[in-house]
Amino acid sequence: MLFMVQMQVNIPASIDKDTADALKKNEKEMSQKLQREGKWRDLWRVVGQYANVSIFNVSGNEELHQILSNLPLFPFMTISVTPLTQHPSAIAQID
Ligand SMILES: O=C(O)C[C@H]1C=CC(=O)O1
Repeated sequence: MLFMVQMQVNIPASIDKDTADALKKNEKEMSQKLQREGKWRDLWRVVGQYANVSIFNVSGNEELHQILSNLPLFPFMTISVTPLTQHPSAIAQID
């Protein structure tokens, strides 16, 4: 199943820089592992915001929740999830 996931990152100023840098490094590693596995299919920066729009290709709600809730930045993100299905006029093959 495909999901559009929007993540807004809000790391509080009270988190020290080294901790924030470690969280971002771990988040990057995990997101790149999931991208290589094909589960995190697209990752786009929202221009002008510490936010992204992503497309996940996972088995369903439970797997997506498991992935998102284990992200290192999860405690500091506001996340919205939109399930997707293929548009009847789309010519691209869904994967
Ligand atoms: O920077 C972000 O948008 C948050 C998060 C998503 C992937 C990643 O490496 O960090």
